[in-house]
Formats: sequence, structure tokens, C-alpha cells
Amino acid sequence: MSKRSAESIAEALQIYANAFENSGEAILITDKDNRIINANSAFTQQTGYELSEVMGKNPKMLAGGRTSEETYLEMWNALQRDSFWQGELWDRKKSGEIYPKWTAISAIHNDDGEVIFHIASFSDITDRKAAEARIEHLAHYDMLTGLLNRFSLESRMEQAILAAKRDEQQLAVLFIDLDRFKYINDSLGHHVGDQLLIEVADRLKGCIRESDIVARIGGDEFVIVLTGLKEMIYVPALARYIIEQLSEPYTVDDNTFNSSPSIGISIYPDDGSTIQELLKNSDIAMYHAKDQGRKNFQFFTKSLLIASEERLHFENQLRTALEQEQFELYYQAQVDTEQNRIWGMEALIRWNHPDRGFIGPDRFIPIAEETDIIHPLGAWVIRKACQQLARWKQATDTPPQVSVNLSAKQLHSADLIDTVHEAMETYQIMDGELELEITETAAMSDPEVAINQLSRLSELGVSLAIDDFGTGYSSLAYLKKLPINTLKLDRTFVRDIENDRNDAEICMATIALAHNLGLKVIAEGVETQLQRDFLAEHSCDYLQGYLFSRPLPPNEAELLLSPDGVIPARESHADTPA
Ligand SMILES: Nc1nc2c(ncn2[C@@H]2O[C@H](COP(=O)(O)O[C@H]3[C@@H](O)[C@H](n4cnc5c(=O)[nH]c(N)nc54)O[C@@H]3COP(=O)(O)O)[C@@H](O)[C@H]2O)c(=O)[nH]1
Repeated sequence: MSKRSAESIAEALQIYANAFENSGEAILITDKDNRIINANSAFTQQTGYELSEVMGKNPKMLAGGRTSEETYLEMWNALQRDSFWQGELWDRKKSGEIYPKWTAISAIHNDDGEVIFHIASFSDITDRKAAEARIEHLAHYDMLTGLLNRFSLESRMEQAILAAKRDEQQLAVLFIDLDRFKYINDSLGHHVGDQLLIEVADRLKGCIRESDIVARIGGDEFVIVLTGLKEMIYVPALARYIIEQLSEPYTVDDNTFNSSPSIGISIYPDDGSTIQELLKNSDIAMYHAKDQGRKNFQFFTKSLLIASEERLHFENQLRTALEQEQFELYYQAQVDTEQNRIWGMEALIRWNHPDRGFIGPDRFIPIAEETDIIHPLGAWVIRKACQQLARWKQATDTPPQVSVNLSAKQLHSADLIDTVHEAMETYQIMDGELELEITETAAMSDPEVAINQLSRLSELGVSLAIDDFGTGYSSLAYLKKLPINTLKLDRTFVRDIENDRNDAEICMATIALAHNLGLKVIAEGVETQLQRDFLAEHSCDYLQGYLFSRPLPPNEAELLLSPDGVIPARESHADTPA
């Protein structure tokens, strides 16, 4: 061998030695008898063993006892067949810690085909395995509460249904929703909301047997499946127990508060044979429990299903009604008591349904609110009323103030101010020409937001009225903070004003209170001359009711605005409803 080639061989060997020693992977070399003859520094770092401690030993000494015999067998077969194997082994470090490692082993042969070495390289995959386990857990469990998630609930329900079918048993599905959770979450903060959900999950686990299933499938929605049911009596007893347990006070940080559940129950196979049917029907029953005043449980019935399908159909029709221009605004006159002339017109919405005819707002406004259809619908009412007002400003010398009802959801909507501003700009509506009516309850539901929104509306030049006054729980201190102009005396007090001393007192007190606060008063539901006279005597500023006019379509309402528009004369004492 020339000196040059000896040098280059030595150089190459040095490179290999460096690569071996500095590799990030642990490397172990065994001889033909499978005895360790070399290991690099990464091996020492990973296992804790120095080379001197393992030299001449069988790598079996590293085994952690958790790798199956089959894996070792497969490894040796592959090495014999392919001279290569890779896979996962569980080994033990010098410290005693058992850990997973990813291992690749090559068999090196001589020219005669005999194995002379095995070279194994391996890396510690503890972190990777932990990450995989976390991902696996997330796929099956709810991250916040540790309960099963919807995916796992469905696969467990599938097995439970198969078992119930085979054993001819029943299953009960309990759909549990927390009452007023959104309120707790919004008012006490999400951290408190989260802790409440964790505590609810713990209490639910304490209510059921090990063989039952409990899952969290949405924000504050939990499902329990009772398996292997023989005695149906157990179901209402458990539902009652769950309500009792979840209604115990909760303490999170310094807050102690109450919550309660509403529970809907469906039974396999009577109320459904599939997961979807059982969940849907228990959900329908849960909504019925809410309608029944919350903090109770209801079993699913066929009539609930029919009602819920009808309701869904109604909702869908309500959605398309706006596009198909099926809504109309009617107007009801508001009369100036002193001058006996029309001072305002209240816009009242009607749904001219293609099959059912006119549907009153009491039927559809609550559904529009629940489904958020109220936002486009309410914006349409505001625009349409402003458009009508612009028309009356052109058509008559004495245009009325036009008032529009706002729902609680609209009052709290971020878009309200822009909607009103745009409508006023488009139709050139001036200060005091448009009035918005808010119920007492809406104004009270989130006072800070209400004060802010009402102040901004007032700045736009909108007049503001508190509707149905006397039926809510306004505090006087709070009322003083609102930039309102008018109180609307609820018609339930006006109705019996002539016969019920209490109602008469309430009307008088409200008028006095309003005037003290510098507000005008309008009485609703004035149907008789006696009511009118009583209210006039006690200085009620404006009157509205069937005595003067029912709500009318715009062209008929416009006739009342003309100089010949008829308003009953004030001195008449005839006690006849309009
Ligand atoms: N958010 C919105 N709410 C609206 C809108 N349009 C109406 N509404 C609210 O729906 C409720 C029912 O309204 P309606 O069926 O139109 O009834 C009004 C009047 O017809 C009725 N009224 C008027 N005078 C009398 C009377 O002498 N006797 C009698 N029994 N009823 C009478 O009162 C209703 C008006 O009430 P109010 O608004 O409180 O002044 C009602 O709560 C409406 O507010 C809408 O566009 N958006």
C-alpha cells in the first residue's frame, strides 16, 4: 500500500470515527455473538451507561421488560431476512427509568455472508409518545372537564345500543343543559364559567354508575347515557338527584353562586333507535323542560316532536318572510290630551302570511329574538318607519312623531346606532321626530350597556320612551340615569282605572313621578271615555288606545292626520269601547 493511500484510509477512518462519536443518535455496535463492542457518547447520554459498563455484555441488559416477545421475534426474523429492522422498543436506563426508543438495527456481513456486527442506532421518543398520547386524549375527551367528547359519546352509544338490542334492555339518554349559564359566564367571567363546568362534570360523575356514560358535547351541554336499564323508575329518580346535586351552591374564588340544570330524557328503543334520534329527542325534551320554568326534567313525547317540527317550520318561514316582503307596518295614533290632536304614531309590525293571513307580533317577535332574525327585521322596521315619516312630512302640515319598538336584543346590538343613524340620514329625520320605545325589562337587563346605547341614540336626536312602565323592576335611581323623554303607562293599569283603586293610584303616582323627573307620560290601552277623562284630569300628557284608533295601515292612518281626521270629542262621557 502506498503511503498516500494509507493516509487517505486513515483520514477516512478518522471521519467515520468522528461521525460515530458526534452523532446525535445513540449508536451501539455488537459482534457476531451479540456482545457490545462499542457505543458512542450519545448512548451514554441517553442510557446513563459508560461504554466500560456495557462492554462485552448482551444488549438484553438494556431491556425494560415492556417490549413484547413478538416484537423481539419479529426483529430477529427481519434481521435474518432483510439485514434490517426498525421499530419501537422499551428499554431501561441506568437510573431505572423505563423509556420508549425508536431503534434501527442493521446486520453487517463478511464476504462469506456471515454476520459479523450489528449496528443499532436509537433515539429517546418519550416526548413524542407523550405528545401522541395528548393528541389521542384530545380526540376522545373534552379538554376542560376530562369527560368524553361528542365523538367518543357517539362511539360509546353505538356499543351501548348494540348491547341493549342484544340483551333486550332499555337505555336512557339524559340531555342536561345548565340554566342561565351564559349569564354566569358573562357576568362573572369565563374563568368562573370554566370552573363551574369542571365542578358540574365532577358532580355528574358522582351521580352515575361506572357502566354509565357521561360526556360534555357543547358549551354547557352534557349527556348521560344509562345503560342496561331494567327498572325505569330509576330514571326519574336519577334525574331528580342530578337536579338536586347541580343546584347546590358553587364557590369559585370569592364568588358563591347558584346554577341549576334542565334535563330532557329519551328512551331507547321507544323514542329512537339511532344515536341521532335519541340525542335529538332528548334535546327537544330538554327545551320543553326549559319552557316549563327550568330546573326540572321532562321525558320526550311524540307531541313534543310535532311541536318542535312546527316551530322549526315557522322559524324557516320567518326567515324567508323578510326577503319576500311579507311584513307590513301598521300605525296607531297617539293623541295630545290637552289639544286633542294627533301628536304621534306608533309603528306596529304585522306579518301578512301567505297561508295564515295576518299574524300578530306577539306570536313571532319572541321567536325572531331567540333566532336572531330580530336584527335584520328590527333594522327593516326602523328604515320603513323613517321612510313613512318622511312621506308624512311631505304630505301633511302637522306630521306626527313616529315611534318604533326596540327589542332587548336590538338594544344590545353593536349595529343599532349605525342602523338608526343611516335611516335618519337617508330620510332626513330631524331631532325629536323619531322615538324609540324600550321595555323596562330590556333597559334593566344590562344597565351599563343600556345607558351607553341610549345616550348615543339621544345624541343622534332620537326621543326615547320606556314602554310597559310599571310591569318591570326599574329602580328610580337607575331611571334617573337614562336619557329618556317619555314613560308609557302599561295598559294593564289603565284597563281597570275606573274600578280598581290600586290601579288608579298607580296611574296617578306614575304621572307624578314622571313629571317630577321632567318626563312626559303616555297612557296605553285607552278604550273608554271614563279612562280618558280620568287620565286627562290627572294631567297624563298623551293617550293611545282603541278609543281613538286601532293600529291602521299607513294610508288609513294618514287620513287621521288630515284636518278632517276624526278624534272623539273630549267632553263626551259615553262609555263605549272603540
Ligand atoms: N320589537 C318589536 N316589537 C313590536 C313591534 N311591533 C309590535 N311590537 C310589540 O308586539 C306586542 C304586540 O303588539 P300589537 O299586537 O301590535 O299590539 C299593540 C296594540 O295593538 C295594542 N293596543 C293598542 N291600544 C290598545 C287598546 O286600547 N286595547 C288593547 N287591548 N290593546 C291595545 O297594544 C300593543 C302596543 O303595545 P306597546 O308597544 O306596548 O305600546 C307589543 O308589545 C308591541 O310593542 C316591532 O316592530 N318590534
